[in-house]
Amino acid sequence: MGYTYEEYKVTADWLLANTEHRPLIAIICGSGLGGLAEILKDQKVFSYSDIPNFPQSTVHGHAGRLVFGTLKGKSCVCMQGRFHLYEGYPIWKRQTKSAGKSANKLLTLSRSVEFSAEHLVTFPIRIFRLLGVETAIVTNAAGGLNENYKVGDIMLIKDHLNMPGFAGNNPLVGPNDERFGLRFPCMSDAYDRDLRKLAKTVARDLGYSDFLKEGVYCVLGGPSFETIAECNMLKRLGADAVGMSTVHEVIVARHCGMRVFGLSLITNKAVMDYNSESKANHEEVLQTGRERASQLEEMISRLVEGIEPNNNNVC
Ligand SMILES: O=P(O)(O)O[C@H]1O[C@H](CO)[C@@H](O)[C@H]1O
Ligand SMILES: Nc1nc2[nH]cnc2c(=O)[nH]1
Repeated sequence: MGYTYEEYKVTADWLLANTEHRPLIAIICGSGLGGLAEILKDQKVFSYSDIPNFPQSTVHGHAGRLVFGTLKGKSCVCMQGRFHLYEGYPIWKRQTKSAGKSANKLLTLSRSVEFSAEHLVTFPIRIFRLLGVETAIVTNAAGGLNENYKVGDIMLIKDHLNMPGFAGNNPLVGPNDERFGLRFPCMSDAYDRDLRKLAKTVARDLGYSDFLKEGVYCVLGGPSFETIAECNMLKRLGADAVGMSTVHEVIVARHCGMRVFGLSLITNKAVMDYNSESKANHEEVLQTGRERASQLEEMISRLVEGIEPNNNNVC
């Protein structure tokens, strides 16, 4: 990773000095799902552009605000806008001497979008860890590959396929800082089984079982949507849904000992058939998010209500 522990601390300490909230749960909102942040009470809101070193959101449907507040009495922080590889943010970067030495220099650079390549896709996750966050709830909009999935289904993520990772693009590339986590973190338990079980109970109680699924999320680099051949290949490889985010955040969150719960809103059906007239598009993605917003808000609220403190187990 490109930043030193001390540089991450500059941002975390700035946030701790500017809010009284001490969140234990972080919620990352996917495309068009930023409304989730609105359910937090006693809000303290920061625009990303006002937070030292924070990357800037560039994608429609990602507002670029960090919202602190309480949900069902629990202190939370919510990212209204995440960062994607295709925005030009690196997933890892070589640690240069200057990056390692001068937090002040970084602070200056971060004020300009020209230096966006200085930021990492997963930068906020380690900030959350330094704020004391124990559990990450990661949401995304995804294309459904599984033929049983319908638009509007909510898929609990039980596992992932890290396609950029196969080519060496893993957010943990570079020197490992043991203060964050192990050199070789385990990923076979990335998506917490107890939280998935809780989510299934919550969904059943809310009457959502008809549109609740559980499956494997596959990340690609984007920004182009998949070809028909790519969709068919991903399905054969065992993916149920495809998107351009989440996995890097999950890897970094697990590395630093957070418990992770992930869900995908199936916003569109991946095009698998050469006779189909369907075309994936971002407007449909955002529209499906708007249509499922209230159910997602209800589900996340109940889930947060049921979350017990983390025992910080990493293998
Ligand atoms: O993964 P999130 O941020 O929800 O967004 C998804 O939706 C966008 C495409 O419409 C891509 O950014 C894809 O990753
Ligand atoms: N890669 C990818 N990302 C998405 N995000 C929402 N839908 C899709 C999709 O079909 N493909």
